[in-house]
Amino acid sequence: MTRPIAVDVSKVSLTFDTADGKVEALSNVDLQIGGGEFVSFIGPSGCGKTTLLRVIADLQQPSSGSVTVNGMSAEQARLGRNYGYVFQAPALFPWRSIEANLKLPLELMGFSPTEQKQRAARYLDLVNLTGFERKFPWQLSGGMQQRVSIARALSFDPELLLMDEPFGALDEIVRDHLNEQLLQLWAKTRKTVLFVTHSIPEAVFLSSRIVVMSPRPGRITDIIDYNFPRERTLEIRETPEFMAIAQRVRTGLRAGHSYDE
Ligand SMILES: Nc1ncnc2c1ncn2[C@@H]1O[C@H](COP(=O)(O)OP(=O)(O)OP(=O)(O)O)[C@@H](O)[C@H]1O
Repeated sequence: MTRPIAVDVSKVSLTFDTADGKVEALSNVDLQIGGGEFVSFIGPSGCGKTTLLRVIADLQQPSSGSVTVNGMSAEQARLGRNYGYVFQAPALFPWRSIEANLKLPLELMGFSPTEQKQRAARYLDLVNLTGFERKFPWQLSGGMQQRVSIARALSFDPELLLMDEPFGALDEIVRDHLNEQLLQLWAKTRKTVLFVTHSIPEAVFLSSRIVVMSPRPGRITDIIDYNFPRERTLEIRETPEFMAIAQRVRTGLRAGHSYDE
């Protein structure tokens, strides 16, 4: 496969200096992600998944090692608006309408009012929320709010979509539905997606590759590459191929786990 490398993480380690001493969050992480891949990160709580995403997005400096994104430094990539970030909480401003929330990054980036309006309409349509422009966040369900924040992250057309447990706070039925919608979005937009989750089925369903991490200091213990069709439905979870990958993830997680908490 000759996909260009979108993200190249080379020998990244990160130690935080805290009042209680040093916390080694990442140890010698090496990872290459191809353009258009959907990569999930799974590992026990506190193993450094968020920290790794933040290092890739230039929100955190590694203690050693380097990151390049589309051939640029992470800082250049950030300044060039290569990242769209979606967090566990939708982080919408309650006093702004859905449309005004969506336009916020576009305003800050200096898009013209016409362009802001067009983009807001286009990306709301992409997440099936046309008609909700004038509503306020509290008038939408949690799943719908999260779709708004995905639309907002995509609205300036970043190369990379970084998602940190975006569906972790939602119930399973809504989560299933959003997983299907996210896959359709991925198929349509061809973005490179980096997705943090605690859920094995979610990781297996969504990804083209799964990165399994060990407890702190976060190291990569397994990388599982597989090739489900880009457009798939939840029924795929019943197939032997799906179950075999889920089992491999579970084994990887168990191998790195000490069960002392
Ligand atoms: N700014 C910081 N200062 C000090 N320690 C930090 C900081 N950010 C993270 N840590 C520590 O680094 C470790 C990794 O944290 P991180 O949030 O990356 O883990 P995670 O795998 O995303 O966890 P979770 O699954 O619970 O969200 C944790 O022990 C955390 O307490």
